[in-house]
Amino acid sequence: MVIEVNQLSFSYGNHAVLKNLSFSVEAGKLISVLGPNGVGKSTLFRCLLGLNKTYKGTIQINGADIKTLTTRKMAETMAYIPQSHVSTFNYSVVEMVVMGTAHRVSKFSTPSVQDYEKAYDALEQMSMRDYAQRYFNMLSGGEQQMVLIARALAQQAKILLMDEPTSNLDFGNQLRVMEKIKMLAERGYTVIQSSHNPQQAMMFSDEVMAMYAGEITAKGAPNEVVTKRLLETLYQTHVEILEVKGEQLILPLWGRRRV
Ligand SMILES: Nc1ncnc2c1ncn2[C@@H]1O[C@H](COP(=O)(O)OP(=O)(O)OP(=O)(O)O)[C@@H](O)[C@H]1O
Repeated sequence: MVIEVNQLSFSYGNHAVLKNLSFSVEAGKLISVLGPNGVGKSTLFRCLLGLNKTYKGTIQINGADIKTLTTRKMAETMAYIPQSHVSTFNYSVVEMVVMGTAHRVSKFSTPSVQDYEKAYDALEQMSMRDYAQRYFNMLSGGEQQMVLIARALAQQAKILLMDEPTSNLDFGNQLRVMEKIKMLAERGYTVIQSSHNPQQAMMFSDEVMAMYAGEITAKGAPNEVVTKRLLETLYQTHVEILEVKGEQLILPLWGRRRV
């Protein structure tokens, strides 16, 4: 197992958010974490990244307790991809991506030729090589998301934590970005993404982990976890799940369609 979480609890003051979570993640899998707003997905990610330090329980990455790992070792192991990023300076795409290698660059040196090679290679993997000299701030949301993933790849960590990677994207870009993310898992990256899109989670993930009321209510194969009952509990809305062309499709019911 790449990640082993045991009895993880975390509170903000006396607000208990994560309650005794235990789960493990295998290498090369794409896991989607589903759960309503405010359930604690980002809080869990912050614990995994070692940013929320006052948790109870243990988090092990590749067999090592993360509390024993240096910041540099953490950066070599795990990369975080935010939902979106506003760059204060007008960086080019390749400059943005080379920043992913920063933990390897000493304080007083500039990125090396090898760092740029890693950045170009990461852009290539995301089919964004041709955008290298463009300004990051002038790209569309979908293009920016591809660049942010490339930056994480340049970091050369094998575990990728993604915070709702498709939330700001149009329908087509959502699918294109998810296809790329799935490809990364097939190439051996371990990807954990939070998602508010159960349909997408069902279609692309190897596993789905559902959080509700601070706990893990289900974890496993998408078709087994994403049930009518689970969706109605998580999102307090009525749905039907239909089978079309061998795929499970979630049909939300509202108004007159709710019987
Ligand atoms: N820094 C903080 N201080 C106090 N409470 C916080 C802090 N950050 C988050 N919370 C609270 O912790 C709970 C979990 O928040 P979190 O952001 O982890 O949820 P989430 O599942 O990621 O939500 P969303 O799906 O809306 O992004 C919420 O009730 C939130 O208000």
